[in-house]
This record gives sequence, structure tokens and C-alpha cells, in this order.
Amino acid sequence: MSEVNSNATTIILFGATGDLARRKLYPALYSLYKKKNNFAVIGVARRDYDHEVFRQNVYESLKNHSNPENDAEDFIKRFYYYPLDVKDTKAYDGLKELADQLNDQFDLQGNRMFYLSLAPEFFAPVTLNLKQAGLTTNTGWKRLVIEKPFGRDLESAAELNNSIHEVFEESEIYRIDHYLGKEMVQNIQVIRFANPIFEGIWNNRYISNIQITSSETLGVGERASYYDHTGALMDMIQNHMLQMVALTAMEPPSRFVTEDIRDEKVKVLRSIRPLTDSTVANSVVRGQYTRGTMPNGDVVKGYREEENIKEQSMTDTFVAAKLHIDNFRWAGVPFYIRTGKRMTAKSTEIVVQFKDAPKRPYFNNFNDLQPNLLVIHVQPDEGLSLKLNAKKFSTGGGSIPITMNFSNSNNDDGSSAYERLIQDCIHGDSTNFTRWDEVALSWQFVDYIAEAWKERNIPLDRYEAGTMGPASAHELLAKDGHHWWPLTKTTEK
Ligand SMILES: NC(=O)C1=CN([C@@H]2O[C@H](COP(=O)(O)OP(=O)(O)OC[C@H]3O[C@@H](n4cnc5c(N)ncnc54)[C@H](OP(=O)(O)O)[C@@H]3O)[C@@H](O)[C@H]2O)C=CC1
Ligand SMILES: O=C1O[C@H](COP(=O)(O)O)[C@@H](O)[C@H](O)[C@H]1O
Repeated sequence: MSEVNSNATTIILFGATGDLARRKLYPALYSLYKKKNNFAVIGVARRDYDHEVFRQNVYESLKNHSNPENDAEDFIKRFYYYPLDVKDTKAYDGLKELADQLNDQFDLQGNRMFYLSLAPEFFAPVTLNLKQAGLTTNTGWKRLVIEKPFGRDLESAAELNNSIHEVFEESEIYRIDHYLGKEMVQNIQVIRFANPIFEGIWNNRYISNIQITSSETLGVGERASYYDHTGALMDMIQNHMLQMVALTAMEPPSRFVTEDIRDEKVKVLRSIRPLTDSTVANSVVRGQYTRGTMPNGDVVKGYREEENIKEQSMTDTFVAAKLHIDNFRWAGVPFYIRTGKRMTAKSTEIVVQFKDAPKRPYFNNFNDLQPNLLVIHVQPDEGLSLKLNAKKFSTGGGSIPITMNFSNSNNDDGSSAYERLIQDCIHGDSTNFTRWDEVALSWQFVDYIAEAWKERNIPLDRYEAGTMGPASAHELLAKDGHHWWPLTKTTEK
């Protein structure tokens, strides 16, 4: 959606031996290679690999997370390895030499993508070191792809932002939120704005409430050192969940171009009613899983028993919250959001619950009317369903719920979100990346909650692994006369 660009590029990938690179980025790059993108990759990390060992690792990653064909041999020949400790400023000179050499060898037109798949404390120093070594004065375009989390709160995010702005313009910064690369998240705007039957009723006259769930069955896994000082609020709510809220609630942009779309998301984030100390207690639930049995029968440890987790850890592995968007369209419509680890199922769904039809006098005999629900199935099994009421197919009275379903039947493991986003970055399209003001407003909202949790001694509600969170998360809706709709498409993974 931005300027026309040359698509060739050198991708300098920091964190090339890490979990994200292995599980998501190499399969994504393989798909992009198959689509005839011209790139070479320099993998950077401390490990003492050479090019050949690195290539074998990339190949292994394809075997585990993709489907390598004969062309995979050619693909891995585009991978080079440069061992470097990111704090070692002098070592960047050699990185520049290698980048210059590959640029000529593969005709990459002076373009550079710097992908920081690193622990967040390295984001700012790496960026400054790149500049100091002259890596950012390349002859083509330069773009910085930066993983999450972008800061730990508004203040640290602003500091990070200032640092990277010393080297990159805002238009060159691609802050990744991989949910924005998901097919059905990208579909929200199309479903809403290309279908007048929905857009016409997408407001507080017809919608009762909106529920957004992103549940996981996995526990903290091997990411304890990151997760135990992050928690679900910063790991999921600050970014993925608020982005889904923004896309569901935003006004149609005046043009479908990057900045107009982002402007509309910003307006939503700005309209979220700020929480105060007392409203945090009533509108936000924080939970932590205890030992329990997963639906497949596995008995799993409680969070505090997990490896490398502090015994008395107060980290939230579950958050549910009620938000109000104080604008004309949404006044009076609660948005309920929840996310957590070790829940009953892996699923991400957006449920739009419409207001009830007037029961009397028209539907006096229909005791079983259900609210209309539009469900956007983000994952698994991407699709859309619409729940309606119909007359019972019999001579008697009464109604039955019927569901109209669309399913994309895609069993993608998540790497195609990264594929879309990396492709967008190569094309210079930052629509599906977060702009600084979106990030800042999201932190502002989350900071209130984190602060209240710290200062006000708000309880941490325990929930058994394998359940849908603590009882308080259900009470959050029950006190408004609502309940969480059961997830319709789920997987155990
Ligand atoms: N894993 C995931 O599912 C997700 C991860 N992310 C984000 O992606 C980023 C990477 O995460 P992940 O891959 O899980 O992390 P890992 O811990 O698995 O990998 C970290 C990488 O950084 C390298 N590294 C660490 N210290 C240095 C150093 N001083 N100098 C050079 N390289 C270093 C490591 O290599 P070596 O040890 O060889 O130096 C490794 O390649 C993080 O920002 C994370 O928040 C975001 C969403 C999901
Ligand atoms: O960003 C993150 O997302 C994953 C969940 O992503 P999904 O695509 O599998 O839904 C989460 O497990 C992780 O903790 C978080 O950092």
C-alpha cells in the first residue's frame, strides 16, 4: 500500500538460533522463497556455528515445521551465519562486510531488512550498533522488524522508541504483532466493511456485547525466564487482544491505506474508558493456573511448580477484562476479553452477540430463542459462523438454533502469519504492523491495570489447569446478565 519497491533484500536475522526463528521464521522464509522472492539471510547469534552447520539447522527446522522439497537444498544455500555477541560493538564491522558481499553476490539492490528476534533488552543497543557500524547507510531501502514485547510499560516503550528513531524513521519501523498476520484477523475489516448487512447493524443499537477469547492449552514451557516477569497482561492483552478489539470496533477508514487504517485503530484505543484503581478491581480478573488435568487426560503441574518459576510467583497466566469504548457507536456495549495458558482448549474467537428479538407479543410461544451470534474463528479452522433462529422443522411450534458456517479448512501452524508479515515488509507495506501511537495507547491502558495490581493488593485467582479460568472470570459477565459463549472451534494443541 506504500511506495513501489524493489523486492530483493538481505535479511539480517538476529536471534537466528532461537525458538521463534526455528519454529516460525524459517518455514515462512521457505514459502517466500517458493514465491520467487530474492533474498539472502545472515543469521546472527552467539553460538559457534559456521555457514554449513547453520544451514543444516535451518533444514532441520523445515523438516520439523514445514515440508521441504527438492528446492530446499537451493533455499538453504542462501543462508549465511555470522557469530556475534550483540553487545560487542566492534564485531559489527565483519557483519557489514558480509552483508556487502552478499548484496553483490545475489544482486540484492542495496536493500536491507534487520529482523530483531531477540530478547527485548537488546532491541535498542543492536539498533544503535547497526548505525555505528555503517550497516544502515546502505544504498537501497532499510527496514527494522522488531519483535514483541515493545517495552515493559509506557515509559520503557517510549525510551526504546526514541532509541530506534535515532536510526530509523517511523515508516521504516515494522513492529510485529503476529496476530495481525493471521488470515481471519486481516479478514475482520472485509467482513465488516464489505458486507452492508453487518456494517449496518454493527453498533450499540443491535449489538449486546462482544467477547474475544484467546485460550491456550500450553503452559509456560521453556519460556519461564521471559514469562515470569511478563505475564498474560503484557504478553497477550497489551498487543494481540487490544489489536483485535481495535479492528472489531474501528470506524471504516476513509481510504483503505496504511495510515488511515491505523488512524482508526488509534481512535478506538484512545476511546477505551480508562480504568481507575476501583474499576480495575471490578473489571479485570487475574488468574494463575494450578495443577490440573487437561482434556486429553494429562496431569500437568501448577504454574508455581514449573521449572524456573518462583515459588510464590504472582505472575498472571490468565486475564479477563471488561472494556468500554466511549464513543457514539459503542456506548453501553461491553467488550469482554480473556486469554490464558493451560485452558481447556487452544482457540481464538471473536463472538458478536446481537440483542434479543422482542419476546412479547411476537414470540410468546418461542421459549427457546437464542441470541444471534456472529463468530469469527481466528484459529483453529479459520472461518466464520452465524447463529440464527429458525422454526422447528415439524408441525409443532417453537424454534431451533441453526448455524451458517464458512470454514477455510486451513491447518496452518502459524508460520503463514509470519510469511504474510515478512512479505509485507519486503513490499514496504506496514499496514499490519503497529504504529507507535497504537503501542503507546495500549501500554497506557495496561499500565493502569499493572499499577493497580501492584498497589492495591488485588487478588490473584487460581484456576485448575484444563479449565476456562477462575470462577471470577465467569462472574465478571454474570453480573451483567451475560455469560461466555462456549468456544466452538478448538484444538487440544
Ligand atoms: N518463541 C515464540 O513463540 C515467540 C517469540 N517472540 C519474541 O521473539 C523474540 C525471540 O524469542 P525466542 O526465539 O523465543 O527466544 P530464544 O531465547 O529462543 O532465542 C533468543 C536468540 O537470541 C540469541 N541471543 C541471545 N543473547 C544474545 C547475545 N548476547 N548476542 C547475540 N545473540 C543472542 C540466541 O542465540 P545464542 O544463544 O546462540 O546467542 C537466540 O538465537 C523475543 O522478542 C520474543 O519475545 C514473540 C512471539 C512468540
Ligand atoms: O505472542 C505470543 O503468542 C503466543 C500465542 O500465539 P498463537 O499464534 O499460538 O495464538 C503465546 O503462546 C505467547 O506466549 C505469546 O508471547
